[in-house]
Amino acid sequence: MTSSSNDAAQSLTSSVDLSTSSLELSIQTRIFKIIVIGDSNVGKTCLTFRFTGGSFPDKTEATIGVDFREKAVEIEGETIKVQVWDTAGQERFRKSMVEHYYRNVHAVVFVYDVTKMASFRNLQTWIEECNGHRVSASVPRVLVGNKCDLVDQIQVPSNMALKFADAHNMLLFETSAKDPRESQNIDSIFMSLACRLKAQRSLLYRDVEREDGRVRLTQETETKSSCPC
Ligand SMILES: Nc1nc2c(ncn2[C@@H]2O[C@H](COP(=O)(O)OP(=O)(O)OP(=O)(O)O)[C@@H](O)[C@H]2O)c(=O)[nH]1
Ligand SMILES: [Mg+2]
Repeated sequence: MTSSSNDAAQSLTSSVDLSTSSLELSIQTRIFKIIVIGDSNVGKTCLTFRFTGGSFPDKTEATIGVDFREKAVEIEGETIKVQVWDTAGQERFRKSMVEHYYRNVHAVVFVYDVTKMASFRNLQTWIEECNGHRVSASVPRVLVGNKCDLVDQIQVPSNMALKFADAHNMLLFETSAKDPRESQNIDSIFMSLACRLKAQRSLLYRDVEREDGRVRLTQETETKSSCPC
């Protein structure tokens, strides 16, 4: 082989090495899709903003379709990408997207506003929608009562929410996206889900499936040692 073909071969090898390692990296970073569901105005956008951006937005507008927010977290030495789907509460802004919300979802966060009893009563409808989209019972779900900073306006008593959460096998978090002292509590909503998912799911993606003509990867599930979170 001549020197120039040697060089060419070498550069080909290094480019192959490079793409292999970036491929390995992207395969190894697991992504957990968590959807946030509930009535309009309960604070879904503010909660997801607090978790991924650390702050309370000055101003929000009704979400149209979905907004994606991501945060890389480290659990037991593994970096995991938590992909939060901030969904629209208003029917007219969500109807064309509903199928996408629930497809391959790993965990669900149901949100109500502690100062609006109607948003708590409507949880039953949100749960029915979720079940109607074939979300497996093994997909972890949590319940979040938001706006606890509005102490004088609370309409949903904690014991009522707790009873509902127990009946649906969910953990209950009562919090405020607005109160900066609640920031850690909001982190723990998403971290508790990520820890449960890490414990449930294997690293390997396998079983290429075809759906609507598109190729999709599914995750293999396995029972692994439990996460300390
Ligand atoms: N006091 C108080 N206000 C909040 C809190 N969280 C959100 N808000 C306010 O509630 C309103 C609605 O918040 P959003 O986060 O936009 O509500 P959403 O659930 O995303 O609404 P949609 O996108 O329409 O589904 C905004 O005016 C926020 O400032 C909170 O913890 N406390
Ligand atoms: Mg929103």
